[in-house]
Parts: sequence; structure tokens; C-alpha cells
Amino acid sequence: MAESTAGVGRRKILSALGVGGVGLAVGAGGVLSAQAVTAASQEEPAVADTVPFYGAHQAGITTAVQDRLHIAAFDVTTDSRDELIELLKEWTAAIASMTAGQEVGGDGAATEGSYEAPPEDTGEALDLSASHLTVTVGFGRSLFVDADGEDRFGLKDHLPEALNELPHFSGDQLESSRSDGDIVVQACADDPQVAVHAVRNLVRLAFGTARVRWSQLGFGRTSSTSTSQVTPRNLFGFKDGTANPKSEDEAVMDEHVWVSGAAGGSAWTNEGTYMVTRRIRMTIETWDRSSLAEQETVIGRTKKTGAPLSGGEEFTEPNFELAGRRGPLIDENSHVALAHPSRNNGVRMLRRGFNYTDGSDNLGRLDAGLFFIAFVVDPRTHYVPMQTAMAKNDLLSEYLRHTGSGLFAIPAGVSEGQYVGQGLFEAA
Ligand SMILES: C=CC1=C(C)c2cc3[nH]c(cc4nc(cc5[nH]c(cc1n2)c(C)c5CCC(=O)O)C(CCC(=O)O)=C4C)c(C)c3C=C
Ligand SMILES: [Fe+2]
Repeated sequence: MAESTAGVGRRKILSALGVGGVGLAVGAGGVLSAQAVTAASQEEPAVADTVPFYGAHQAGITTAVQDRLHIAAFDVTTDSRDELIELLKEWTAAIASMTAGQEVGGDGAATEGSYEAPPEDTGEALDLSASHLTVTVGFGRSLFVDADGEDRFGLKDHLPEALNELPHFSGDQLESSRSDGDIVVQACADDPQVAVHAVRNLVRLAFGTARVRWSQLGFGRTSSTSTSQVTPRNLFGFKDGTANPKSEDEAVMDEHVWVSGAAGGSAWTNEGTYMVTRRIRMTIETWDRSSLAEQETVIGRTKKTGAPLSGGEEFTEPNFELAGRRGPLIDENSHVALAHPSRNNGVRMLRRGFNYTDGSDNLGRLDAGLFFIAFVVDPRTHYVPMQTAMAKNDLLSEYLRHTGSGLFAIPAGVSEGQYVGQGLFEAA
């Protein structure tokens, strides 16, 4: 694992200025004072706004969800297994640096490299803090076998059964240019420029080995993954993430998120998880013309507080039996009724999605929605049945269009000296 040897790390400067991640104080003309830089060089890197990269699990799953997303899926263009492994090594080193608030490569963006060569780091995050950057890497089915089922990199015997193609769901309008991919990279941060910088630098390192198949920016989280976070709102204006399992509940994470006990060819997936991605366009204009009563019936919760329509506060358990004058207070085909564990064999999923907007279409309608991300122990039990039921019966479906889809196996975390996915390549 290459440690960043860049002179003064991005975080050191900020820390020396007493800046916790926002509002960099610079002198007139935007120049750091010599005093500040000297103090910075004596500082230890601050950790307040960094999320540890090394660990049993990859960061960006149960770590507190940040405000911004840049996610990219790659197609591997080389046939060489060695080049693929080399890329994963280079990515691991770059991710370790960037998540620590430091520049990519020993020479960084503009300080110590050759004047005649392109800088190793693209530079747009130079004056920014680490912003809780996490980068999570996963592998799609197509990394293991091609469309004819042929082995690509000697990994076929290690293709987990859970990494099957997702079935077609009723109403799907998937675009292949927004779906699938050999490798996924999810960068999350509290500053959008930090997330974009991370993906951009990984794309740059991949030149000649892998190319971007699709990517997506997300600008606002639509879930909470920690009890310390308030519930955010989605673009329909509803609180989203209320019933999400929280990472403090380790028993739930162990049962519903983390893979354990996998044997044989799939043993490398232990301590990892599966990531489902769905780009879900929301028909904002139609929704905005529907009544509040219709909106609350569709979701099954109140818009203002997020409480279930059966009563109580935001975190009160819904009572699906409670009847009103015209039937159950929570419609049996409302979104929360169909998504509730009681209707899904008790399964839970860790949602970690983001609002997105990609401008407007040629009719002037917003191309906006939810970039749904969920981490599950097994998509066959924890995603496919729920999505199947929703596609058929969910009152919310009328307002949604699924335009992109992906399923990726997320390997375990790494310790210093290892590279992401090493367990898979060493086993195969
Ligand atoms: C198949 C999984 C799910 C998809 C796809 C999905 C899309 C989606 N959801 C909302 C808005 C809300 N979802 C809420 C709860 C909720 N949703 C899912 C699953 C999917 N959602 C689950 C498992 C749950 C929790 C159910 C429970 O345990 O009670 C809510 C209510 C608040 C909350 O608990 O988060 C809202 C609001 C949208 C807009 C959307 C697609 C664009
Ligand atoms: Fe939902």
C-alpha cells in the first residue's frame, strides 16, 4: 500500500488554519500566509473529517451516509489479468490517499512532480478537506464471465450464485448505457467536488485498462444510516430513511447486510455485501399535481412528520391492521406497506440512495429522481422479491420509471499492504 508522500497534505493546511472542513480562511488574494503553511507542515494530519479506509468492511456502506455521491461503473478493456490486478493496486493506493485528505501519487497535483509531465493528481481538491470521503469498490457479474458465459480473468469458479442478473421487473424501462458494468466505484463525500475528484482520478488511472460505462451524480442523501443523523427528504418531499436499519444495530447488519459463512468459490465474499443500484426517475410534474391526500396514501406516511398513517410519531411502528371508515388507515398497496419486513419474510435492506437531477428533457420536464442504492446480504432474498411485488402493486410505481440498474458484489475491506479485491484474485 503506497502511503501518500505529498508534502503538506490537504488536511494539514486546513487543520493548521483551524478549519473543520468549511470556510477556508485565506488572506486577501486567496494566498495562505507563510505562518499558516509553516504551522501546517508541523501538524499531524487531522482526522476529524476523514473516514478510515482500512478495516474489515469497506467504508461507504455502514459508515454515516454523506451528502453527495459520484458513482461510476467501468467496463474492463484489457484482457490481461495482471493489468487488472495492477489497476486495483493503483486504485487502492489512490483511494487510501484521497480518503485521508491527501493527493494522489507521490508527486501530487502541482508541487513535486516533473514540470514536463502531467501532474499525478488532477488538483481540484487541493484546498478542500477530506469531507468524509469514502470510496467503495464492487464487482459485477460481467467481470467474471462474458455474455456467452466464458471465463474472462480466471474468476469464473468464484462467481457467487447471488451475483446473478437481476430479472426484468414489470414496468422496467432500463437503458443499457445506464446499467450493469464490470466494476463499480461509489464515491461519497460532504463536498461534491471531493467526490467528483475521487472518481475523476480513478478514471484517469484506469486509462487503457478500463473505461467508464455510466456514472451518476447525486446531490442529497435520501436515507440515514446512523441514529445520529436526521431523516432527509426525497424529491417527492417525504422523509426518506425513517425505517432504514441503523449501523449501530450490529445484529441487524450481521443478519441483513454482511455476508458470512460463504464457502468454496464464494468464500471471498465474506465480510462483504451486495450493492443494488437503480436509477429511478420520478415524474415530478405529475406528483406535484396530485393532492396531499393522494401523496400520503401512496406513501403510507404523513408528509410533514413522516409518521405512519396509523398514527404516532415518525419512528412509531406502522399498524397495518388499524381500520378507518373506508378500510385500513395504511393502504395495503402503499409503498411502506409493501416494503415493510412483515410483507417480505422479515428481510431488511440498508438503503443509501441519493436525490439526483440531470437537467430537463425535451418537454421541459425535470429528469430527476432517486438514485437508489441498497446493500444486502443476498439480493435473491433481500431485493428481488420486494422489487417484484412493488413493480406489480406499489401505488408509488405510477410515479416512477426505472431507467438504470446494477448489481455488484462488494468485497471485504482491506488492511494496509493489501489491495481491494485481493481475496478474490488470490483465491482464483
Ligand atoms: C425495492 C426496494 C425499494 C425501492 C426501489 C424504493 C424506492 C423508493 N422509495 C421511496 C420513498 C420511500 N421509501 C420508504 C420506505 C422504504 N422503501 C423501501 C424499499 C424501496 N424503496 C424500504 C425497505 C422501506 C422501509 C420500509 C419499512 O421498513 O417500513 C419511505 C418511508 C420512510 C422510510 O422508512 O424510509 C419513503 C418516503 C421513493 C421515492 C422511491 C423511488 C423513487
Ligand atoms: Fe422506498
